[in-house]
Amino acid sequence: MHDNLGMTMGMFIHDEVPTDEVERREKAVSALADSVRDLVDATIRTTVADDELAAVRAEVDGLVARLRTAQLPGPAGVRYNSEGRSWNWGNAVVGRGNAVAPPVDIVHDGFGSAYAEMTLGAAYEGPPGMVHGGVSALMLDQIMGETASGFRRLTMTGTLTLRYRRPLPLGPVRMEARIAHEEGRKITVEAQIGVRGEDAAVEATGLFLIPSWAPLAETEQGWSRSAEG
Ligand SMILES: CCCCCCCCCC(=O)SCCNC(=O)CCNC(=O)[C@H](O)C(C)(C)COP(=O)(O)OP(=O)(O)OC[C@H]1O[C@@H](n2cnc3c(N)ncnc32)[C@H](O)[C@@H]1OP(=O)(O)O
Repeated sequence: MHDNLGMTMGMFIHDEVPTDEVERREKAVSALADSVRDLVDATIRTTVADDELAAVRAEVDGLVARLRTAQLPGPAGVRYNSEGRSWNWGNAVVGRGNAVAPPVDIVHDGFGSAYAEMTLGAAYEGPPGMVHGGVSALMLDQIMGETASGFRRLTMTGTLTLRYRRPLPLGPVRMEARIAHEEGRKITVEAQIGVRGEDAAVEATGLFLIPSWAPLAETEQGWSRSAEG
């Protein structure tokens, strides 16, 4: 097996957990991540006294120690069961268990087209009161990658070109992506992110590649997922 293939396909882990159990666990993990996200926002914005900060820190350290008593050996990866349910709770954008992720719910309205609406708060600040340019790129890369892949094939970002047209204020945002062109292993996706109903703040064009070492055809059911919508 090609090294890259081993590494990448290795992230798709067959985990024969029944779907109802995945869903129960997902709810529990999401609820904790929501609270941790709230903790991040509260940490950024708190003005409590230093001794209170130290006391809160001690409690947080205690909670971390409890979670560390049972851990995966590495990152969460993408898991799937033979019922076709997949879950990627660690993903930086859509990961339900990742407090660093907003998280984003991407809606696939047919193959080759997707949109998402989410709120980017204080944790995503770049210029004062504005979304960090790298965060916009991160959000766009995810929706564009998912659009290129449609959960039917493995695609990787080859080149991502961004045009920052106007600052994007923190708060509710919308992004959209669609496949513009496809030729062989190359898929061109266009996307944008901005305040809903206003002109785009950032426009993106990306070239996504089905890697030479990946199967060209639709991947075996398991790590793939049917396009939603
Ligand atoms: C499944 C669930 C969906 C999940 C969505 C997740 C969204 C997140 C998306 C990501 O963040 S992916 C992570 C960031 N990207 C990477 O880590 C990719 C790292 N690069 C690679 O693995 C390889 O370089 C790559 C797969 C992109 C290309 O390797 P290949 O061996 O397939 O390319 P090859 O050398 O065969 O070149 C094929 C063609 O593509 C062109 N090409 C290769 N790399 C390119 C590139 N980077 N940009 C533009 N064009 C590129 C190359 O010139 C050539 O053009 P021609 O056919 O016209 O000669």
